[in-house]
Order: sequence, then C-alpha cells, then structure tokens
Amino acid sequence: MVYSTSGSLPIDTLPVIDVSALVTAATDAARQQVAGNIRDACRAHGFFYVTNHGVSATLVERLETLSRQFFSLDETEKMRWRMALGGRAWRGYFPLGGELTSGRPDWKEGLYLGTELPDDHPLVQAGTPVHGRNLFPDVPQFKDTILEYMDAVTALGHQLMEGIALSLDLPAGYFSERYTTDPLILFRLFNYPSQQVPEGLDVQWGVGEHTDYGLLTILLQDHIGGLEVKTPGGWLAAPPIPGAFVCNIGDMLDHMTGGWYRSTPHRVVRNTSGHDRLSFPLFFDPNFFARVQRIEGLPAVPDPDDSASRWDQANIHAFNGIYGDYLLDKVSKVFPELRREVL
Ligand SMILES: O=C(O)CCC(=O)C(=O)O
Ligand SMILES: [Fe+2]
Repeated sequence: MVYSTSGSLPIDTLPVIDVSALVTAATDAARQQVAGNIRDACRAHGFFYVTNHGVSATLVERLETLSRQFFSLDETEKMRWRMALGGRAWRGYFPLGGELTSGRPDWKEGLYLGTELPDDHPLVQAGTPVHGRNLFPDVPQFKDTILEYMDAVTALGHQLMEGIALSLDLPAGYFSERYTTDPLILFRLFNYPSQQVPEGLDVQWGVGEHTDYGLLTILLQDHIGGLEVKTPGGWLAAPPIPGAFVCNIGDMLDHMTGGWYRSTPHRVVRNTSGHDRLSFPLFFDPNFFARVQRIEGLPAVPDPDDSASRWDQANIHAFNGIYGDYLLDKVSKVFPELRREVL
C-alpha cells in the first residue's frame, strides 16, 4: 500500500461497483461479473461504493433538503420527537452526544427510524423490541419522503444481497429465503454539526470505531466527508462520491461466512468543516427472529475469532441465537438509558 507523505491516510481507494446488472434485467454473465467485483471488495475491505443503483436522485435530494430543515430546528423543538417517546420501537430523536460508541458520546444528533408498523400489528401488540411506529417530525413532506426512501433503498438491499449471494457461489435467493423475506430495516438520519465540544466532555469522534451489526449497510452521505475505514495498511478515507452509496457488510455476514467476509471497522471524524454534515445509513438486516447460521461449503478461515483486535472484543463466531438477541445486546450499550425500556 502507498501512503501519502502529507497525511496519515493511505492513498488507496475503495472500489466503485456499477451494480446496474443487479437492479435491471441483465444477463447471467453480467450479474456474475458484478458478483465477482463484490467478492473482491468484500474480501479486500468489506466496503465498496455502488453506482447506477436505481434510487432516484431527486428522492435523495428531497430527503437531504428536508433533513436539513429538521435538524435546523431548535433543540427544544426537536425534543418533541425524542426517543424516550418511542418506547420499545426504539425510534425518535436523540440530541448531540446522546449516543455512545465504546462508552464515549458521539458528536452527532440523529433521528432513528425503521419499517413503519401500526400499533395493531401482531409484533407490536406482542411488544417486540425495535418494531413499531415512527415518530415523524411535522416537517411538511418529510414522512412521505422518508417512507419512499426506505422503500427504495430496501429494494436495493434485496438486489445487493442477491449479488452478495452470487459472490459466494450461492443461489441468488439464498439470503432472502433464509433471512430477509421480511428484513429488519433500521434507518437513521444523522447530523454531525461543526460545533466545538464543551470543555470537560470526553468526545473524540463523530462516531467512534465500530462495526455494523447486521448484514449490509447502505449509506448516503452529503458532500462534507469524514467517514474512515480500517484496513490492514491503516485508516482509509471513504469520501463522498456524488450519486453513489457506500456499502459495508456487518457482523452477521462475518458470522455466516465464518470470517471469509469480515465486517470492517469504521469511524467518522469530528466535523470541523464549518458546515453541518448529514449522513443516512440504512441497515438491511436479518429478520429479528432469524437464527443466524454458518454457510456450508465456503473456504475455511484458519482462525475466524478476531476478538483480540475487535473494537468490542467480541467473538462474533461464538454467537448462537436469533438476530434480535445480538442486536439488543448492542443497543443496550449505545443507549444505556433505554436499556430498561427496550429490553
Ligand atoms: O455517518 C457515517 O458516515 C457512518 C455512520 C455509521 O457508521 C453508522 O451509523 O453505523
Ligand atoms: Fe457504521
């Protein structure tokens, strides 16, 4: 790997993959070609950009504009939709410093969202954590735009998971048949304000080093940048590319593949650009009740347990249970005050 002489980040870039063959009618050969690119990216970094993904640019623009309107409201106004009101659905607004990574506050504020389920839905009636209604702020058009965006990017998630299945020489429907017929979708709007940290507060990062929990994260980011990815050669910047999403694989894919595909640690630097930075991760995850199992027949990884070097010291290969259990264990660490409410 080549390193820049001026900064500490390597001059290497994450792969950019044109996924049009996965999202439109295409030949098997074209789909296999994309799958091959995904395989290389997942083996190398676990991070890649996707272009020609079929999600409308005007929808993305609408989401960004309305989110800016929301975040520019006074904090007291935004607290009308605070997470404490979202209960077990784990939805709503959290203020700057309100979420922890590895026990430290992140320098961001956000709105937590997910698949919209009515109060009379059986899973909501049963009190299933992280299932329920969203707390939509009353910014005109915001609710419809968020719902439309979640639908569009969830559809992309299904298509990308087909590509990931093909990349592992599995049938395209491998994941949808076992895990994602009804995926768990969590969606977040984040604002990283370019704002000084008050004296005495232990804040270092926009988001501290972590891996994502589920299968696949599809991230939209604005033009500011700040996302970094951990590679064997050092931290690598994942700057915004207009029209592209950043994708990364999560712990469940690492678990299922026995470490053949790793969930790669990443972080976001504290924003000092002078402008707000917005980002929009959508987490495309296994169904809450899906028991997560190893995929048979993949190349064996000699020692898949990487807990010694992982940010959370967890051996994800020892995990045996449903995805919901894994997720709730993590949630209780990032929002300790919600622990009693959600668990
Ligand atoms: O804001 C970003 O660029 C990344 C956020 C992230 O890593 C996460 O929410 O898991
Ligand atoms: Fe992440």
